[in-house]
Amino acid sequence: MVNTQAEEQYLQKVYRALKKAEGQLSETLAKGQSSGILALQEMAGDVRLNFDNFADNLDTFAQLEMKNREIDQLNLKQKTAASKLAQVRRLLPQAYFGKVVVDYFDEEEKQSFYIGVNSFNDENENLVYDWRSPVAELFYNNVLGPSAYWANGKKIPVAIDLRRQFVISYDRLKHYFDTHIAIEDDVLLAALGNSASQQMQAITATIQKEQNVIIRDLDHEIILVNGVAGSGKTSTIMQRIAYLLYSLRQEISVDDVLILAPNDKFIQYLAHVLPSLGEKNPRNLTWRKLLAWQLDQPLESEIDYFTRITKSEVDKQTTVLRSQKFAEFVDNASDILQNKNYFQKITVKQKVIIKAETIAEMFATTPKDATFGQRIQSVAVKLRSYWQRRLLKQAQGKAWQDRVLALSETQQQKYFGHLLQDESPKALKKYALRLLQQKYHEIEVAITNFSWLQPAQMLADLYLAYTGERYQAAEVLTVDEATIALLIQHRFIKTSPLATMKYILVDEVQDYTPAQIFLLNQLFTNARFTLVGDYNQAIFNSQTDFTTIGAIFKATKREVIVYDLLNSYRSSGAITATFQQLTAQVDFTIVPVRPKGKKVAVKKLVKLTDLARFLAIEKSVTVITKTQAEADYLTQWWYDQPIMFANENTTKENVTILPISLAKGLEFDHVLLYNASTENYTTEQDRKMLYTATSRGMQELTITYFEELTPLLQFLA
Ligand SMILES: Nc1ncnc2c1ncn2[C@@H]1O[C@H](COP(=O)(O)OP(=O)(O)OP(=O)(O)O)[C@@H](O)[C@H]1O
Repeated sequence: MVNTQAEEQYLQKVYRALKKAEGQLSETLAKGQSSGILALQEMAGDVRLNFDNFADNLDTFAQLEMKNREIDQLNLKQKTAASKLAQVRRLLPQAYFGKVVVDYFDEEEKQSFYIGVNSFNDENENLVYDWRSPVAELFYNNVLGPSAYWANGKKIPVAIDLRRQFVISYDRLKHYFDTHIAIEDDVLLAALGNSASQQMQAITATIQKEQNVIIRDLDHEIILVNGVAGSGKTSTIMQRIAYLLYSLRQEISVDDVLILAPNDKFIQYLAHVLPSLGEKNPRNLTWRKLLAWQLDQPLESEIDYFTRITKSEVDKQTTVLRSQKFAEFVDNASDILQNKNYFQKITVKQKVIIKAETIAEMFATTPKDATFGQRIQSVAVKLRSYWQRRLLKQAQGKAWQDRVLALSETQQQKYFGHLLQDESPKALKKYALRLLQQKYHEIEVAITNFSWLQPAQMLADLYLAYTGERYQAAEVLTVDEATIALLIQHRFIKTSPLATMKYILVDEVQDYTPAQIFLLNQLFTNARFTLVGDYNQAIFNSQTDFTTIGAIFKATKREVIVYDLLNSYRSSGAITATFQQLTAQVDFTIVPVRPKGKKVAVKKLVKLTDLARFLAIEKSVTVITKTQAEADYLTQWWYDQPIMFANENTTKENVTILPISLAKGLEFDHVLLYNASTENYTTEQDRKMLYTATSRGMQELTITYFEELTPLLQFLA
């Protein structure tokens, strides 16, 4: 009781302080806005714009400058107030979720730290500590007794006397409990009990110990997380980004971080997490988009790529392009490329401006003992100065100088930004040069972009050298071709500007090919990686196992740490037990965190109308199919069906139909697996598909089949 009263009082104190701060900050903002408008009005009215003479000019500029500075300061004040107000508003619904009482082994009283999604100070007291602050680590470590944490590079030994969790709604303390009293984590279970939403939610209040280690790991360059379905891999990387942006705020900004996500739908799914934690979203790309952006070329569409990677067979050429061996071969192909001619002419409007032979001659004059990449860079320099010389020569000639003199006033403004002021031969030469530079701007761009090279030909030659077979280029560059094309570009033509990125976070890493992992390692030499995935979910024909992923990084002397996550948070115990049985490893146990829940239902369908009857009584269900074609067929069928819904609020929109490839990474309350029949699921790859599909379900899982249930799910029969 004493505890409860003290906690109630503390909450009231913090809540009052938050409300007060909200009021004050809102007022500051409103005032700031009106004084901002006032300052602008003054600037327009009071500052007399007098440009009559030199002295007046100076005076007017000085006044404008002063006003500008005032406005800048006001803006800064406004920005700070707005960001503080956002922090306060984030805390109002739940001021904090945790508390640790820490003994510093000194004479002083033990200290209590309340942990929330932000920090909050009232005058000189820290009422709430940010979940990312050093001391908050003690809360997540979830131990009582002797412990330690790191702050400012120093290890601080402490003892933890108490670890408390709270359920708070605004000024109401609904519930709290201490870890050493409750074995079960009520707060976690309550959080997990929530229904699936369209967007991923932050897990700040209930981050678990094994996840916290990954979130806060600043020591390792390459972090590889092998986590079972629903173990919080995606949640962990989102929390980790928020943690990095906070802890390393002096060293990195959001522009130094890149997330590589599996598909566009998934990017939408993540979009809300970081803003809800008060952080901006970093650049978020799919692998395909990264390639298209870096190569500045159109690539096969996302749908085409997914269609290709879900096929059961992979052609020989693609297999080579995806292999680590071929990527290594390309990386070391300097000598092969040296002996060939990859130059092409530079043209403008189909007129040849620089001949391929001219470029080849320049290449021939570069040092033979330099690498291919160095020689190409040297050609680029030569080309630029050759082009400058050519323009200069033309500018000296009468023809271009006459053109300058013939320009109308509007054209003079357009090309030079002012009218011709001097018509001396020297000035005319300068004007002519500027005119030429603008007229032939495309040439400069072509030189800078290395458009005088033929990387596609390099790819074809390297393939031939590696396999002894001719290369068959696809009509539109495929993702697999583009991966090698970017490797060639980065290695021999131009270093990617991405090389400056500091943190790369890759989700669903098991779906990357060895060549893609190889390129990731080459592209981001200065970056630290967090790669998360689950080999049991490697359902595509593009995939790499974790040992190979680790080895690719280790081969370049990068230190790799592997974390395993075995606790599964998403699905009910019954669903978790189902996908546990679908893992390839026998000695491997997935730990369900949620209670058992509803039994997994298995239903035989004779006709599709049986399915219609079942869907008509369900409030909301996500139907997962094996292929896109099956999903398309079923969607068409569903919308053509006359259905009598059991509940008048239910509509056809309550049923979502998705192929496994797109359901990946997402979660749904009730999953219905369509057509788990023997004819549909037999192979090892199919087993992974079943694992992936079933693990999307949170509360309910219904498995349907025609004729005979696949042997892979016989354990449910
Ligand atoms: N510590 C946690 N507290 C509360 N919820 C959690 C926690 N960890 C994970 N979850 C929840 O579990 C679900 C699965 O998390 P997440 O999608 O991050 O897992 P995953 O390992 O990426 O899954 P998968 O590989 O199966 O797609 C989400 O609903 C997430 O909010």
